[in-house]
Parts: sequence; structure tokens; C-alpha cells
Amino acid sequence: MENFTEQFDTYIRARFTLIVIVTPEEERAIENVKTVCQEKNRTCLSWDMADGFTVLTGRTSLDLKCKDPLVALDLMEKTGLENSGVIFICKDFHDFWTNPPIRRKLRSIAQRLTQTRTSIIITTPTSQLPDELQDEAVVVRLRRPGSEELDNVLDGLIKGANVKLNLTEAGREKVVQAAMGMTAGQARRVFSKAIVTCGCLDDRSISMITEEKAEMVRQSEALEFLSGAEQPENVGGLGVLKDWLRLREKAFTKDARDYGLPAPKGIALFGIPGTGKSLTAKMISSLWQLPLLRLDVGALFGSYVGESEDRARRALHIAETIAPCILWVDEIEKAFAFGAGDAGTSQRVFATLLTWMQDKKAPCFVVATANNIAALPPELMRKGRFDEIFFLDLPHLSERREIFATHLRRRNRSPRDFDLNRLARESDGYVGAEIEQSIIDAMYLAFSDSMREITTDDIALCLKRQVPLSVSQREVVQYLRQWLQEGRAQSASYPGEVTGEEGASQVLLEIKEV
Ligand SMILES: Nc1ncnc2c1ncn2[C@@H]1O[C@H](COP(=O)(O)OP(=O)(O)OP(=O)(O)O)[C@@H](O)[C@H]1O
Repeated sequence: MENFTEQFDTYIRARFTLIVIVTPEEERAIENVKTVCQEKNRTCLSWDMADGFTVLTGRTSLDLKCKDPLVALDLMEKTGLENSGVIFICKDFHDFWTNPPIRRKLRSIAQRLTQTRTSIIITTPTSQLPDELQDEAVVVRLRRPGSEELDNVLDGLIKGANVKLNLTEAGREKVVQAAMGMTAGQARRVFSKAIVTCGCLDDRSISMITEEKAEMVRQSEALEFLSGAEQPENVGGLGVLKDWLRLREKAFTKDARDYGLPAPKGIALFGIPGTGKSLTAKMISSLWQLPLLRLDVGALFGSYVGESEDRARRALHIAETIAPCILWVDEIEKAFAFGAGDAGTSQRVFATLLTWMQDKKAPCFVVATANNIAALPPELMRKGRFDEIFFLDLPHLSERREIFATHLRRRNRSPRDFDLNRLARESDGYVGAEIEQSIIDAMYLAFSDSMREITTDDIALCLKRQVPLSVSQREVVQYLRQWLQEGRAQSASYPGEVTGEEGASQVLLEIKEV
């Protein structure tokens, strides 16, 4: 892939008159443009409403003090027509292009300067262009700095401040790696903080930088670092899904790469609410020992035009820099649920997600979860998008027994003290979340009764008092299960009522008990 300066150079040589650079790193973008202009002997001026024009390279006779955007544009046009080859960088111009005369002026200039070698560059943190400018402008995205650039930032600091370096070559690489995903400014600040805190750069700096990055993730509106992953023994049933995951336990190791295995792309978990989709995402993180990031699709939607796609891109980019990791895209259906009334925002967010899933090179394993499968568009389900699509159904008898045992153990109760077979029989149609709730309700019941110990009867009673989703929302559950029967996904569970399975599952429970 072409880097930014190469791409930018191509555009100015091709005489693109209006170039929009999308980046939160204005200073870095300007440095890059300046470098190209210096190499090509082009005069380069920046403009902002506080300082008017500033000469970055070359010479000009222009009135530098002009601070009015419309007059500044007039001057750029005049200079461009007279003195071909000048590059103007307009800072924060997205604040002005909501103004119709400025939009009109920009459009006219872009058309009039086509025969000259003059280009107007606009730096902006948001990628949404006014409709009128879509055809006239080319949009370039400045990617976050790569490892080489971050290493240069580090080098500058070390040399500038004469810092002691207690790091091996590999240690230095780790420091740089830990800062990947940050802007150059953020990296400079976090390197400086590490140096000031420790008085030098050493192994402590790596964890400090990693902690700063976790903070950065927390600040990203839609991403969340999840700790407290779930152990597989806390998940009852779902044997097919667990076996699939166990088979790929080492999939992200170097050995797997050397062997020639491609890194798994991701899975989709669809099905009935409360059946353990979220639980599974957390389990994968502990099974594969990879950090878990949750992407809240609903939180991607911002109120400004273009904000949602920018947030999506930023969140996905941060995830890539943390890779290898699990990226749990929670409630993915929300990316398509907004429909016609949202001026195409949901389609653009959806397209951003799909393109990223298709093109991503970093080992981010996507776990997409959804309850409302009616809202899922066919493009998402296309073969090859996910490695596998699993359906989480109502748990069958032996799975329910396992879920009871799991939740009793979690609350420091021995499953041996309960009649699990009876509870499993009496919870037909209940999902894991409802089974868990029946145990919690029973505990409250027993606690309020002189803090006595809970019994099978208590749990059975609390089960009866609940109306499970499979009854209260029978049609919805039936619709979801129909989807499985149509063969559109693989069941996450082994068939339930097969002879001998009950016994095998009981043996498993007993082994765990020992
Ligand atoms: N198979 C299971 N084994 C053990 N516990 C389960 C299982 N399924 C659900 N639970 C319990 O129910 C709780 C809720 O489940 P979870 O949030 O994973 O369901 P979900 O399918 O993601 O539901 P939703 O779609 O409504 O978010 C879990 O925290 C867990 O305690």
C-alpha cells in the first residue's frame, strides 16, 4: 500500500485541486505535506483564521494577514491562477464549509484551478464532506503512525532529553509496539511520562504505556476492555461450540503461522436471549488467553454527520493495534436497525464494519452476537464472512443440568446436594439466564427464612414462579428456532436426547466434583 506522502504526491502531480486530509493529527499531516513540497520545490502556505497565512516553504508576495475565510479563498484563487504550483493548506476549514458562500467558493475554485498546478488542502478530523464538494474533492486518510515513525518519535525524545536507556533492542521494540494505535502526539506524551516517572526507559515503561493505551480504549466511546474472562467450566452445554474453539486454541501462535495455518477470522453467535452468547465471548478470551475488547455498536452512532463512521473506523483501528485480540461486536444488528430515517448512517457504519472484516490483516478474532436475526442483512451472512455461524438454542436436558451445577458451584454450593435431574426436568424451556435467576431467587427465599441453606425444592419453586421467555415470547422463540431448522447456522450444542449422553454428562459432573 502506498504511504501517505506517496499518495499525496500522486494527487498533486495529477493536479487534484481540492484534497481533504482526514486526520486528528493536523500537525503531522502538515509536516507530511511540507516534506513533499520541499522535495518538489513547491511553495506551501498554511491558513487559519487566527494567524492568516503562514509560509511553510518557498516565497510569496501574498497579503499574509488576511483572516477572513472568503477573502482568503479569493487570494488563493488569484495566486493560483497567476503563480501556478502553490500548495495551500487550510486548517479547520470544515468549520466554515457549512456556510453556503464558502461551499460555493470552494467548489468554483476547485473547478477553475484545474489547469494550474495549485492545490488547496483541507485538514479535518471528520470525513463527512458537504454533498456539493463530494465530486470536486479527493479524500485522503492519514493513518496512525507505524512502528518506524513511532520509533523516530522515541528517538527524538531520547536524544533531545539525553535519556538513559535500560532497554534491549527487543525491549525498545516492545515499547514502540505498546504505543501502536496512538497518534504521534499521544505517543510523545506517553513516552515522556514514562521517562519522567521512571527517570529512564526500561521494562516498567512497557506496562505504563500499555496502561495508557487501555485508558485510550476506555475513552473511545464504543470500545471497552473487558477483564474477568469466563472459564469454560462456567459455561454449561454448548459442546459443539466449545469443541470448535478448543480445536483452535493455538490458532494465534507463531507455531500455527509457521505451520501455514491462517488465523481464524471470527464467528457469529445468534440465538435466543440469555443462552450464553456474551458468556461465550468472555470464555473465548480465557480459553485462548487473548485480551477481550467489546465494541458497543449502539455507541458508534453520533449526532454529527460522518461522526458514526469515524467512530467505527477509530474503534476498529484501536482494536487492530491491540491484536492479537478478541473483538466482540455486541448486538451487531444495531448497525442495520436504523434503516431509512437515518440518512444512510447505518448503511455506512455497516459498510465500514464489513469492509474491515473483509480486509483486516491484524489477528483480531471477531465474535459477533445478535438476538434479532430478522434484522440481519444477507451480506453479513455471506459464506466466508465468518468461519462459522452458531445458533444458541434453548438448552436441552443435560445442558440444563450442567448449567444448574455451574451456577451452584459459583455460589459455593455443591451440586451433589441437589437433585439436578429433577431441576433439569422441571426447567424445560428455560434458558441459562433464567436458570441462574431461579438459583438467585431461591437463595433470597432461604436467606430470608432464618438464613437456612437452599434446597432443590426452593429452586424448583422459584422456577415455577418464573415465566420463561419461551412461553412469554413463544412466537419470537419459535421464529428464531425456525432459523436453525432451515440450516442457516450450526447448532452450538450436540443433540440432546441421544441415549447415553445423559449418563456421560453425569460422569463429567462427577469428575468435576472430585
Ligand atoms: N450456557 C450457560 N452456562 C452457564 N450460564 C449461562 C449459560 N447461558 C446463560 N447463562 C447465564 O445467563 C447470564 C446471561 O447470559 P448471556 O448474557 O451470556 O446471554 P446472551 O445470550 O448474551 O443474552 P442476551 O442476548 O440477552 O445478551 C450469564 O451471565 C450466565 O450467568
